[in-house]
Amino acid sequence: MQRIFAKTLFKNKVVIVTGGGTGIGMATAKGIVELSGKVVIAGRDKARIDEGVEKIKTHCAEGAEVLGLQCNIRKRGEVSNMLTDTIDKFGRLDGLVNNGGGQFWSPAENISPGGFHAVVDTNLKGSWNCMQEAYHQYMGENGGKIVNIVLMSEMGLAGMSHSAAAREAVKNLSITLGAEWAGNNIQINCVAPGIFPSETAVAAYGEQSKEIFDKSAANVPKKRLGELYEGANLSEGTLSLDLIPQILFNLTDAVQYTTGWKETLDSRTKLVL
Ligand SMILES: CCCCCCCCC/C=C/C(=O)SCCNC(=O)CCNC(=O)[C@H](O)C(C)(C)COP(=O)(O)OP(=O)(O)OC[C@H]1O[C@@H](n2cnc3c(N)ncnc32)[C@H](O)[C@@H]1OP(=O)(O)O
Ligand SMILES: NC(=O)C1=CN([C@@H]2O[C@H](COP(=O)(O)OP(=O)(O)OC[C@H]3O[C@@H](n4cnc5c(N)ncnc54)[C@H](OP(=O)(O)O)[C@@H]3O)[C@@H](O)[C@H]2O)C=CC1
Repeated sequence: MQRIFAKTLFKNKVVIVTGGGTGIGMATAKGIVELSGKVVIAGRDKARIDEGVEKIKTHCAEGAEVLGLQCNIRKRGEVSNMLTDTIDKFGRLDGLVNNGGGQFWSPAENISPGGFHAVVDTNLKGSWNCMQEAYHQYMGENGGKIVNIVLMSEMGLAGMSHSAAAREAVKNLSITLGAEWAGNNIQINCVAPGIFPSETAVAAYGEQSKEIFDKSAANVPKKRLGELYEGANLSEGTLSLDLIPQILFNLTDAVQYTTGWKETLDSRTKLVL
């Protein structure tokens, strides 16, 4: 697939992609490596991560530098080790993609206390853990780019009350930390990928999958869902997963300045400082 970016876009850049062993994270990691970046993929299941490392190495040009780490983003100690191991190995950290996360589908009334806690802990606290550790261990001194993968849930998301609440909190956290850390040259953006029937996403919803993904296709103007293949034909309106890496290193500034964040950032940064 002919990518639309220069092959050396991420030369000498190091990016952590949580949940990078599968689905959207894997596609993002491949995009970064194909554009000459070094990538760290992390997840709870080490065997799946090791498999992911091999997939990325096989897929990309030889010499791809990929590090696979076991990390449950809900556990602060494991997140701290993920950052330490990354910096020990590569000596820097340019980007963090908080892709690791997810949820189960359930009517709100049926969600147990443990279920609500697990989903919020994963998506909100997990993203927080990774951002704060990245700040403390590298980005606070050196700057960096953070992309948080969220849901299109600003109008709520029936069946996903726990995850929608957590993701909206992540969006708000991204704005606050974007203002507080602007002075450290850290840019934070969120990407809501729309619906991608990735293998693991489909598996996550079991027999409900067909209904969930078919129904959501009906709500999409193009009447079809995004596909997780190597890049995408932008003219067909499918999200190219290239956008996530690109936002990491280029569009971010444009997004902030076009959305008037500049003024907000300045005013809030002054306030915070
Ligand atoms: C109209 C169209 C619009 C279209 C709109 C379509 C929206 C789709 C878009 C989004 C798609 C995606 O995100 S795709 C991403 C798919 N991938 C994932 O979700 C993977 C990550 N998710 C997970 O690992 C799990 O879901 C999660 C619960 C978050 C964490 O897993 P854990 O192993 O930590 O959880 P466990 O220890 O097993 O359980 C913790 C608690 O959660 C409860 N729990 C776990 N799974 C449960 C389940 N399926 N149903 C009920 N409860 C569950 C358990 O009972 C426990 O509660 P107690 O018993 O009370 O203790
Ligand atoms: N597919 C879709 O339609 C959409 C997906 N998203 C979001 O995009 C992200 C990727 O989803 P997708 O690729 O589709 O599905 P996947 O299930 O493949 O991705 C989830 C990834 O996150 C990892 N993960 C889950 N919980 C943790 C944890 N506690 N610590 C570390 N890693 C964790 C999983 O690895 P492991 O189990 O090994 O930990 C897995 O690799 C998710 O956050 C998802 O919610 C958002 C909107 C739509």
